[in-house]
Amino acid sequence: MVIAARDVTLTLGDAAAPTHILKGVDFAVRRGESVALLGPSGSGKSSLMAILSGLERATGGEVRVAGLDFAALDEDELAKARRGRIGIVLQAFHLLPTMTARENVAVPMELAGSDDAFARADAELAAVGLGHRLDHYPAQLSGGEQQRVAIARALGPRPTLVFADEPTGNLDAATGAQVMDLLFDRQRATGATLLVITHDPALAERCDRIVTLGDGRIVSDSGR
Ligand SMILES: Nc1ncnc2c1ncn2[C@@H]1O[C@H](COP(=O)(O)OP(=O)(O)OP(=O)(O)O)[C@@H](O)[C@H]1O
Repeated sequence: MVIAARDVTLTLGDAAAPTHILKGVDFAVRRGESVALLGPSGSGKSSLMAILSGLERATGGEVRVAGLDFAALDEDELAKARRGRIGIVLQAFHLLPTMTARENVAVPMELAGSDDAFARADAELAAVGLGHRLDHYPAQLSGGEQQRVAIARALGPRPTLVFADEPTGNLDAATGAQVMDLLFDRQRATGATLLVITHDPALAERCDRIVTLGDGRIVSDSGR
């Protein structure tokens, strides 16, 4: 299993007024699987993704991702472990505005220790159909193009896992569908495992498995 989460809880706020956001989530994902995470607004999807991607710590339970026990790692070790193993694609793209497309893709690979990061960035951008936009800045790219750069950036270091939080949320339907075609293509080509938060049932249907959260718990799982 590339993700093995057991009885994961997340409680925020002070002891007098705690907010129970995740209430005991058991969740396992096989290597190479694509999983859609559905659920109403506020059900805990983004919180679960933050925990599984190592950006936030669970309050309780066990989280093992890509063979690592997150609870056993300190902040520095966790940050280092994430690099290269976990790629993230967000709704709002989050490219660095002062860097070109090539630099946005190359820099994370350099940080992950690659010595040919720029050549690899060019290949990644070509793979998402942006070989002719290498030196463009984010402001010079359309929303769909920016998200394709974000996909190249996330997949470039060949992560074991890719997390995508509403990756088509800022795109029109046709552009969103093209972006998802690319994300699935690149996921399959690289053998990555994909977890995608979405409100779009059509997108969810394209995944191997659909998991639905409700009020901090898994309420259905097509893989069970
Ligand atoms: N730092 C925080 N402090 C207190 N409550 C929080 C905090 N972060 C999130 N929450 C609450 O946790 C719940 C789950 O939030 P989360 O963002 O995980 O939901 P979601 O399912 O991703 O929602 P959406 O689809 O709207 O993005 C919400 O009720 C939210 O208000």
